[in-house]
Amino acid sequence: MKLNSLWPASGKVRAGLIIVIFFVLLAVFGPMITDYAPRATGNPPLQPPSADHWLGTTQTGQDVFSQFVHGARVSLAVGFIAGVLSQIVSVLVGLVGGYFRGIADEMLYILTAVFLVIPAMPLLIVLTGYLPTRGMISVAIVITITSWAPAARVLRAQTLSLRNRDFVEAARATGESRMRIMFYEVMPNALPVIASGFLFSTIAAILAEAGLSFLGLGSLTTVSWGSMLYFAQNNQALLVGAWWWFVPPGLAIAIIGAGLALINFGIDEYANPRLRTGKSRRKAARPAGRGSAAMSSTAASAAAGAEASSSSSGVSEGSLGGTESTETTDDDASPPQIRGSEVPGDPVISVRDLIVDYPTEDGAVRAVDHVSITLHRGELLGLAGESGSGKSTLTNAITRLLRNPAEVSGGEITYHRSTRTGESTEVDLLNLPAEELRAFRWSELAIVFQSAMNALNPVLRVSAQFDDVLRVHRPGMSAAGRKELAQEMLHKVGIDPERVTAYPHELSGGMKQRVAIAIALVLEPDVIIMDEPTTALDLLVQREVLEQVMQLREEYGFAIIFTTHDLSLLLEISDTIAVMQTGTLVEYGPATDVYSDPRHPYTKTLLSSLANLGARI
Ligand SMILES: Nc1ncnc2c1ncn2[C@@H]1O[C@H](COP(=O)(O)OP(=O)(O)OP(=O)(O)O)[C@@H](O)[C@H]1O
Repeated sequence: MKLNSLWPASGKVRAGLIIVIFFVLLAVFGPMITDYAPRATGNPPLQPPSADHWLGTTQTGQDVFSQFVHGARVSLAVGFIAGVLSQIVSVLVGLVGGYFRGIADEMLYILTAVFLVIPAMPLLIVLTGYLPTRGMISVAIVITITSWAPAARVLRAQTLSLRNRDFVEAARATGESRMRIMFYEVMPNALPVIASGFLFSTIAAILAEAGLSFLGLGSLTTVSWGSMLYFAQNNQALLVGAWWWFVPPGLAIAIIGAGLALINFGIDEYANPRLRTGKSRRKAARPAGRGSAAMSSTAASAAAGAEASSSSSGVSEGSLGGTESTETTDDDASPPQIRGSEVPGDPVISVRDLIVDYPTEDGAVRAVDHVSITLHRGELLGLAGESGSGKSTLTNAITRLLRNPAEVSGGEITYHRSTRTGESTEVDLLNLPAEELRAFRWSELAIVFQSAMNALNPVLRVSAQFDDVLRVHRPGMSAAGRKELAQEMLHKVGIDPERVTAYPHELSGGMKQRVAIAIALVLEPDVIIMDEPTTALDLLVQREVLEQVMQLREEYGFAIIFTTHDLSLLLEISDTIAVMQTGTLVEYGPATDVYSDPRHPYTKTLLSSLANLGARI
């Protein structure tokens, strides 16, 4: 059963595997079944295939079958070693350059470009000429030097696109080290590229070894398919009609190349869990737990998510966008309407006079302009404002996840840490050293990103995504303990704990968002930043998820900064509302006051446009 599920569904891949396995078995066991040593002479020369000599003999009476099977060992080994070495170099160069950027990337990119423009075969010939020995390993190393660059370039491009994906951002936020992010988060997503690079490097290496030997540059004392072709050519096997001498190695090189190319078709199927068939698909289709009613096939849920996202953002952005064009000039002149906070409880985060700029060629863009807010323990602070008003920049400053070239030009952000004795110590978040920041994020402040579809790593099971957080913050916890905690958290957010082994694509949009919330909650933080956590969900699922968040807030008592364009939603769920416009806080106060007595013209326009739309306020 297990073997069955491993066996690929695609006929092409099966054919490729059969070919490669056949040659590997031949290389391993072939030399054991032949009676002749590959270089032993003394048999009748130039004999065609017979019962004694299955593939005939050479001009000096050597057994061609024996040479063929011994040659298979050398050719396959050179191909495999060069394939592995070349991928190691490509992965290091491509991943490191693409992930770290900067000077390291520039240097590595120049190096890659140089190796890309030098023709491989002439370089191979020149380098081989300088080899002190021409053994298998030396030839494999030379082939590696000439073949790593194309795969490194592709990997760099892939890494550049992956490094900005939400799940990598989420991994950074959870405090994972750079090495772990590179090799555990980014690299598995680049596996199809790496595996395919390995297969093609192996083919290229087998061909290169044959080419070098054929030109007399390989090790002529070692029997390989290439050296067989070299001696056949030198002894004019074609002219004397000794086809059995050159056809087997020539054909074998072509067939093994085709076999490896065929396997390449199946790489995506194995590297990308979405494309896997069989057991995991059936599991995905099994109804389970709360929220399963909303579960549909991957494609359908992705389409629904996209639709929901476009329609919801369409309405709210449209309404906000409309107000922006008519009211901006007047609003700019209106003073901010900041009311005293009536939220009970101690402050947990205070932002004072925060200024964040993005330096650009045309001068700095002030994305957050002298903003001051206070979040209290257990409070839900709704942050609203049109697109580009600075909401994400403000929350990213609080989480210290500002992206280049953002600069904090002024102000302070304080986290009020409650000690065991019930007292509070102040932590200057903007100056928190990297190590302390890693410990602070997730255990004291967690984040639920805008779209869980992107915030969850698509190639890791749900359990592994919990592990990412727990390994960093609870290093002493056993694997069984981590799994148990993950299951408990899934249960808390209304998901069947059995789904801990599911991949993200096997969950509906709502379930993925619940998983993201469960991961945010796993260390019981004081604060959770939710950046439009329900935008991509349809209204029904959005409501279910929000109700769950509210219940959990009751249970755990964490405070939330909830960012959205949807002011009507904020009015319903928030204790306090902050409205931003072009980087400034234009209205701030208890949600009921903001609703019943909006003072800033911009908020008034927003509320009246909501009323015109018949929103539920
Ligand atoms: N990398 C950048 N370089 C220059 N300006 C930037 C950069 N990132 C953001 N900005 C500017 O900063 C301002 C605030 O952007 P921000 O993303 O914080 O807004 P937002 O309210 O979160 O928008 P949205 O709701 O669409 O996510 C905008 O004017 C934006 O153009």
